[in-house]
Amino acid sequence: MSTGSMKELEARGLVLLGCGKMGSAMLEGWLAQGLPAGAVWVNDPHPSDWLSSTGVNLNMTLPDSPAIVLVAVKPQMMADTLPALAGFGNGNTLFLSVAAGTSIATYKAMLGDQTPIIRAMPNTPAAIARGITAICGNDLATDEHLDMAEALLTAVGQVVRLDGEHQMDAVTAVSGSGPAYVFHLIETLAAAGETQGLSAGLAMQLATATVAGAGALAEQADDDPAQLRMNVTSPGGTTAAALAVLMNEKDGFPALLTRAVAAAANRSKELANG
Ligand SMILES: NC(=O)C1=CN([C@@H]2O[C@H](COP(=O)(O)OP(=O)(O)OC[C@H]3O[C@@H](n4cnc5c(N)ncnc54)[C@H](OP(=O)(O)O)[C@@H]3O)[C@@H](O)[C@H]2O)C=CC1
Ligand SMILES: O=C(O)[C@@H]1CCC=N1
Repeated sequence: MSTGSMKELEARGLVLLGCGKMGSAMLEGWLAQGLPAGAVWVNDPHPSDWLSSTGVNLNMTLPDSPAIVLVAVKPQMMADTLPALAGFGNGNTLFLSVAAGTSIATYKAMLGDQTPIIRAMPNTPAAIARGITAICGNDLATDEHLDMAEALLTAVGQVVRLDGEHQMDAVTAVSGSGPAYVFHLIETLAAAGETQGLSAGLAMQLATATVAGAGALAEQADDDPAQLRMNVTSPGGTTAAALAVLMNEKDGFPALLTRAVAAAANRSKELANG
């Protein structure tokens, strides 16, 4: 994190509303990157053992003017939880939300129309600083606010700035939910290995290392994923036999994943419409 952003967070405080799977993943990353636990206030009714052990200010009186309030409760909890923090609205506290499908307009209505708001869509590899987060802000979110949010989120992985909020449903469906698709790929590849006679442990080790290695290669190689796929595929060989199934136009992977991503994007839109 840049020294300026870190200093401001340390001086004014970071409030984390909701510290479940996503809040914990990010907090774990920030603490590992050197954000002092004393600069963090967490509101969460049932803190995990891990959270209690971190030394953050847990369910305590909040600072007067935190630099950032990070909203990481479920979209369905917003109406119950946000009013308690509305006093920080219309001021110089930046509201940074990671909630899927909760629009900037919704925050504006609940916090006041002079509130700087940034929507962010992170993902859980943030816990090991390998996340990717997309951000976009309202017209009150200044360059300094965006820089501070980016500095905070860069500590847990890559950050991309969106052209506008209209891209958020698609982003949520690709990278926000995406780790779950990849974990399911690992599960199903391992299960398929078991069907071929491998032990559960060996099949899982092979599947996990293959997905991790292929992901790292895709990131580091000069070749694009299509070329990397072809590099594995010998004419008339084993990979070609598998890809004939997976790349089947009608019921193969592309059709399936297109449907899955569309379902996630549609759900994101539904959440936004209440
Ligand atoms: N998980 C993911 O991969 C991603 C999630 N997100 C977004 O992050 C947000 C959180 O999701 P996720 O972490 O998965 O969900 P979780 O349910 O794991 O986390 C939500 C947390 O909020 C707590 N909470 C409930 N009520 C309150 C309250 N009144 N005040 C403060 N905290 C409260 C919950 O406590 P309790 O469990 O005790 O009710 C829980 O610890 C969602 O909006 C989601 O859209 C975004 C990107 C990725
Ligand atoms: O499933 C969800 O709604 C959240 C948003 C993206 C990942 N998890």
